[in-house]
Order: sequence, then C-alpha cells, then structure tokens
Amino acid sequence: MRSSLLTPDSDVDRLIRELPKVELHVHLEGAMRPAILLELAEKHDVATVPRSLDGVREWYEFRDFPHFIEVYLTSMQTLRDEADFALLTADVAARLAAQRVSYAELHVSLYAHLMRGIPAQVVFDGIEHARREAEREHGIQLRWIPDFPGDYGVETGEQTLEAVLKEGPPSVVGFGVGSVEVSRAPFADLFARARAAGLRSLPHAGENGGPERITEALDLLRAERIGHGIDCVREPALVDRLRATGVPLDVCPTSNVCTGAVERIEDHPLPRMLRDGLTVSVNSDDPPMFGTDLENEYRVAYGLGMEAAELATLARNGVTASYLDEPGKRSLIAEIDAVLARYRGHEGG
Ligand SMILES: O=c1[nH]cnc2c1ncn2[C@@H]1O[C@H](CO)[C@@H](O)[C@H]1O
Repeated sequence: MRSSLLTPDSDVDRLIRELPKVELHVHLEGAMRPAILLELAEKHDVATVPRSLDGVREWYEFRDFPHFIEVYLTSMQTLRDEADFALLTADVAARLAAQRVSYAELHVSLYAHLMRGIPAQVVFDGIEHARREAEREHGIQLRWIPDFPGDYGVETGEQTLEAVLKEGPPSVVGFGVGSVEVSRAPFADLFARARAAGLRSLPHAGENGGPERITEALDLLRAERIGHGIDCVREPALVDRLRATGVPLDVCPTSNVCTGAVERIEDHPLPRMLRDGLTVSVNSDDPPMFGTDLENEYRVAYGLGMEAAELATLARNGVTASYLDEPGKRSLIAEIDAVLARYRGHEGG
C-alpha cells in the first residue's frame, strides 16, 4: 500500500484540498467534536460521558461495532435543547465548509432523541436554525436524512417517520435506517410510506451485515442509494446488478476499520468497487469519533492506490449521487474537472 501520509505541499494533497466536494454520509451527532461534547457535558452536567480530552480519546477506542453504537448513543445525552442542536450543526457545517464542501446530506439519529423524550420539534428547530445561518455564512447547503436504529424494531421506525411527516422541514431529503444491521425485510411498508411522501429511500446496508442486506434494501426498500454497501464485493452477481442499475454507494473507509467491518485499511474494497464500475463516493461517517474528516478520506483513498483522476471520479460520483439540483450539480462537476485539469498542468510542467 502506498503511504497516505502526504506532505501538505504535495500536488496530490493540494488537489484533495482544492477539489469541490459533497458529503453524503455523515451522522450529525457522530460529527460532534470533543470540544463540543465537553462543552455540552459541562452545560448539562452529564455524568455518563468523559469530562476531559484524554478521556474522550480513550472512549473513542471501539472494541467492535455494537460498542461503537453504545458510545455513539451515550454521547448523544449531551444534546438536550434547541441551542445544543444548533451549536452542533453550526460547528459541523463550518468544518465541512473549510474542506470545500458546498453541499452535504446529514443523517440525523432522530429516533435516538425521541426515545430520550426530546421532541422532534426541538431537534428540527435547532438544526434548521443553524442550516439557514450556515448557508448565509459559508454558502453551504445542508440537507437531512432522519433515521432510526433497525435493531430497535419497526415501531421505532414508525414513530420516526410519523415525526418526520408531521414536523420535518422541506430540507429533509430522505429517510434512513442504521445501527446494528438486521434484516431490512420488516421495513418494506414503512419505506413504501416514506417514498410515497416524497422521501428518498436511503438505508444503511451491507456495512457488516452481509450482501443479503443490500439485496433486501434494493428489492424491499427500493433503496436509491446504499449506506456503506461494502459487503457487495462478496457476491459478484450483486456487484453486476449495482453496476447495471447505477445505484450509488456511500463508502466510509476509515469508519469501516474503526468499527471492525474491515480488518486493515489495506484490505478495504474501495479500489475494487470503483474499478468494477460502481458509483462509489467517499465519506466520513462519524469523523471525530474515527479521527478523520472528509479530506482525510480522500488521502486514505490515495493511500489505497487511487490516482488523481480516480480521486476526481470519487468527487464527481458524490455530486451525481446527491440530491442537489441539476444546475448545482453541473457547476460542481465543471469545477471538479477544472481542478483536475489544473493539477495535470502542474504535474506535466
Ligand atoms: O457507521 C454507522 N453505521 C450504522 N449506524 C450508524 C453509524 N454511525 C452512526 N450510526 C447511527 O447510530 C444510530 C443508532 O441509534 C442510528 O441513528 C445510526 O444512523
């Protein structure tokens, strides 16, 4: 494997920083920086989370996927009022904008808040306030994908969808399911209702639950994009189907190693997926929890052997797979092409 430790002045690193990017798979709550976690823990005197930076760092060493989800849910106890959701969202938006992200679709763990007795309106009011501010301040567009934990059962999904349909703002683009992977079959009717209401079907599938979860997501949930989906490489016929239909996959390489879905980064299937003609984008998932950010995921892709043109393809795929409007997509693709052409000019000269 090629070293992904690029010097900040290397041409490839400059290419990565200059590429216009979209982020399609980042969990709002999982994007909470330790500084924000500590601030909110202090504000609400939350006893269940670490109260020092070192403590947080240690806390973010995950034994396995269920342990990661446990820590994720616990960290959320720091989010209580509208201002907390606004603070978190503003911080996440600023971090994205600093990485040349102009459009992002963020998963919101809505059920995890509902189950703690936080009304959906508090969540939506907070994140919407910050979304509008961030658009004004940084020119970044944020869109939402509320989700529920599949392993908590279909009723939790029903409650989540009901809250979205009742209180959700127009910036909600889709509906999702995540957490520990269980069969997607029980959620068929639920996702049919979400789609009928104009929401995109955006489930997690095949992160670590096997290729059959992806097939279920396609057949039963009519998934329009797959969260993770890396397990497709275990079933060649499924890879053929994904290529033929062009259903995009949101790939999050560092996350997969941190949660144990992939043992070593050098074993990550991203290069194979891209070269097999799948519409894959790279994403950061829960960046501070995994010690990464979106730019770093592009560096990791470079470390896995992706050439400059392939890094640009990953960025273009993100744009194609997004729900940004068509003029917005065209102008981002043109900018990506221009940045790549400039890189090639430098490289040649
Ligand atoms: O990598 C991930 N895979 C699956 N779910 C995740 C991940 N990161 C965050 N969540 C979120 O964990 C919550 C559990 O209630 C869900 O909302 C899910 O979206």
